[in-house]
Amino acid sequence: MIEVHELTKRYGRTTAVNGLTFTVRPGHVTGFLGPNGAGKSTTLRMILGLNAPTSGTVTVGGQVFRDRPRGLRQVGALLDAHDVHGGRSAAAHLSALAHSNRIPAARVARVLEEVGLTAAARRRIGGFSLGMKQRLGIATALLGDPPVLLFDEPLNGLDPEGVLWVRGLFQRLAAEGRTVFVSSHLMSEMENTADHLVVIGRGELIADESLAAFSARGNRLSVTVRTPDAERLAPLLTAEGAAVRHEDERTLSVTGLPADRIGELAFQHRVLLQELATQAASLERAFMELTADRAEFLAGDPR
Ligand SMILES: Nc1ncnc2c1ncn2[C@@H]1O[C@H](COP(=O)(O)OP(=O)(O)OP(=O)(O)O)[C@@H](O)[C@H]1O
Repeated sequence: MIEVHELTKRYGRTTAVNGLTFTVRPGHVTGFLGPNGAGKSTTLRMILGLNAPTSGTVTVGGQVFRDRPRGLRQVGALLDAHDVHGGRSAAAHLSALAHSNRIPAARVARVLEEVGLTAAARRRIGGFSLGMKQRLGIATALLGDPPVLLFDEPLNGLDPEGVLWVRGLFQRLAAEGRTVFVSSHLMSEMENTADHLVVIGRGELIADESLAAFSARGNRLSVTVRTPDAERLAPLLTAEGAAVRHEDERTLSVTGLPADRIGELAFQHRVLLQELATQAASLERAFMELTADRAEFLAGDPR
């Protein structure tokens, strides 16, 4: 478990993190979301003991990480995929880390295989693409087989196949009972990756809830409903408080009611549904709306 309590970090007059309190639990993939400059990297660095908080505390498994020996066995982290010695091979890089962390050498081949870099094990890291460096960073995080894993923007630079692979890997790690904490500034990236979200803006907590609860927030999600009985269904939905727009004679765009309630109503009134889909883009919208006034750097912002 990662426990962040009243955590604050100031750099001169900039408050990067402001009184953050949240808990990241094992057995879940928790997304750490916020616009650029929200304070995600600063928070991750404090969790790892790389930055000292101005005030507040952060513990991993009940202890301050800095005070623990054998770091990679307790917490595996990918903070910056470029932060590796380009002159070394992937295998040499991992072997050195295994040695200094007293991790069995056999883990090196194991994690290289896990991330699909076996064939590139002897190549210089300097020649790696960003996607390959991300894979190496993930291998590094996995090296000590730790119960807690932190990843800062791990999907950057990965191709679609790589993104799918990472999602599967994170879900498996969580299913094994580990704590998986993954940052991103894009809601769309977290949609199919995380099942719980911690959302911050300008260093402050905005939401700490399940992905489902987050997406149901604000009733602003729009649900597309296709039915040959649109004329009959529309007033039923309106009577429940929904706003209904007719896209065409068979398609309704519904806001203010979740898809499962729309399905129930249709079922009760024997209305045939041919499509019932929550618009993925509306999750992104919920995120934008929640974080809009807390975005550090907005497009066109004169600062
Ligand atoms: N070493 C530092 N010195 C001064 N200011 C800093 C330092 N590190 C971060 N900041 C400031 O703290 C704020 C939070 O930055 P941080 O990198 O933690 O945000 P982030 O959410 O990770 O953003 P991004 O998505 O862009 O990576 C920003 O205003 C940033 O400029």
